[in-house]
Amino acid sequence: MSSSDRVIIFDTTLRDGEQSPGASMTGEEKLRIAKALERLKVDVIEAGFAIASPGDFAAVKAIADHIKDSTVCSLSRALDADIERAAEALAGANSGRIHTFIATSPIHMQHKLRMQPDQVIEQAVKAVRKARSLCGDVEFSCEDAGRSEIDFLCRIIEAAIDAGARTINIPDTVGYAIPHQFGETIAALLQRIPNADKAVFSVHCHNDLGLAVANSLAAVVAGARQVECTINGLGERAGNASLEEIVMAIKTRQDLLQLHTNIDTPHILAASRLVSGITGFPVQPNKAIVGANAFAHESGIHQDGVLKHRETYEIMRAQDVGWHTNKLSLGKLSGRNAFRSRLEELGILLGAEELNAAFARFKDLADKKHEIFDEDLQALVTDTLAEEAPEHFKLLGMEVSSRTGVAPQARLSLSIDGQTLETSAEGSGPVDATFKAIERVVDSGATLLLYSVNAITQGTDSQGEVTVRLERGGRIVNGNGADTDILVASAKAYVNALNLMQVSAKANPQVDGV
Ligand SMILES: CC(=O)SCCNC(=O)CCNC(=O)[C@H](O)C(C)(C)COP(=O)(O)OP(=O)(O)OC[C@H]1O[C@@H](n2cnc3c(N)ncnc32)[C@H](O)[C@@H]1OP(=O)(O)O
Ligand SMILES: CC(C)C(=O)C(=O)O
Repeated sequence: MSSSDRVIIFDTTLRDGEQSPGASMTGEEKLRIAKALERLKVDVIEAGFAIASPGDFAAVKAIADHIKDSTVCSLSRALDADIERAAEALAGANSGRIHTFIATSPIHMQHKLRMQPDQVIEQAVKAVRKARSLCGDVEFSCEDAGRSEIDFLCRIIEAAIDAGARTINIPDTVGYAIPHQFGETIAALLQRIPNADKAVFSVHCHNDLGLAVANSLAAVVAGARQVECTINGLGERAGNASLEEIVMAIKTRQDLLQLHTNIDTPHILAASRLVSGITGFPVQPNKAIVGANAFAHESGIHQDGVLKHRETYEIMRAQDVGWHTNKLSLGKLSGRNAFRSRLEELGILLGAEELNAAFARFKDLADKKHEIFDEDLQALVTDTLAEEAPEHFKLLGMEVSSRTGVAPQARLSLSIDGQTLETSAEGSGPVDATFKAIERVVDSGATLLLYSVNAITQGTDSQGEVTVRLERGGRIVNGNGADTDILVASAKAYVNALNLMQVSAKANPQVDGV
């Protein structure tokens, strides 16, 4: 593809993104984000508005001094003082750009600037010339272009290009445009302005009607070749067009648009998380590309489709934007195929009847619980198997001594396949001593993953219910035991887990070869 098919990505997270109420960043945080943007291969980083404050000046300067692979830009009004401050901050940049702007809509010129249209053109030309005298790369923006008159836009843009602007930005400052109309405006400007070919046309869309990305894409289709956008769509009021959505739309619909960007898309998620962490603006779960649910499938019919052929319900690969993988979330809307597939990933292979029984339990549980985790599945299957668990190991009796300053000791009497055995051990606590005593004769090779105690009735004479989760060779079982003596409940739970491990091993020998 030729360079005319490339869309320049101009990121303004550090300038317009910071205009999100509550999203202000320190200089050090801005530099960290700038480095993430450079890694993402963003073409232009708008680092701030140098004249806004000493802190913003320092941030633009630090970014200009450190970033080598992206162009670093500072915003400035169409005023000499702003432009000089921007140039000063950008002095150390490998590649710097001054971005100067003035409003062009009747409402802004009359009520905000209190200037006549001809005065605005004059000031724009003066500003662009001034900027060009200090920097080879100058961008000019017609603020509120979305509500400006097209004849006036043509006049001011032609004059700005003649004065030396090499990028002309058409902002929809208040998010007023509608895609087809905005695309027609861009096409008309490109066609009517005689020197349009001397500049790259850019757009900068706000999201007040939720149309920032759609308007940006319509502009690109009409011939714009720079898009101004922000990570996570941050920005003044409802935000700006989101970088990740623009980039992935261009990449995913390359078949239709025949365009590309330079963005290294697998770094997108990391950049999104960094910006969210620094600004404290969480990413909504259903946000395209970077939301937690962007590659998660909840319903059985979709999960079945994705398992059979991923592209039935996915237009992008999760890995292409930085996710480790896509996700099939198990819940009440899941079907048997997704359930079986997840069990198989956990190394649990069930026959048809066992699968049906476990699936029925799963649906019951899913009615009560939003998301079912792997541990829930392990426990469900264990429950299914528990109904048929013969007692290889049985607790016959036990005695535990515990005295201050002396290591606790447990003595147990166990039956193993009908044979009675005595065992004892010391431990760091009475429960530890109990489990060590059992292992001294059983030697299961299992690892204890979880030990939890719950009171199932009230008061000091309550029944304690203990859960012991053991793992061996990828197989996980949950053993349960109840007693008014918590140590007896613990020993029963451990012995129960060992029995379940035996049943589970017989049902699925391929997991650990037992
Ligand atoms: C569409 C956008 O997002 S534009 C970027 C918006 N971002 C910001 O404003 C953040 C940084 N801003 C600031 O720190 C301050 O507003 C400053 C330093 C730029 C200016 O502060 P102040 O000098 O105190 O002016 P204040 O903000 O109150 O008013 C803006 C002035 O700039 C003028 N102005 C606005 N845009 C422009 C422009 N593009 N070119 C020249 N003058 C402009 C206004 O008419 C107003 O002038 P007035 O004081 O003569 O009435
Ligand atoms: C300064 C310009 C580009 C802007 O931020 C806007 O118009 O929204």
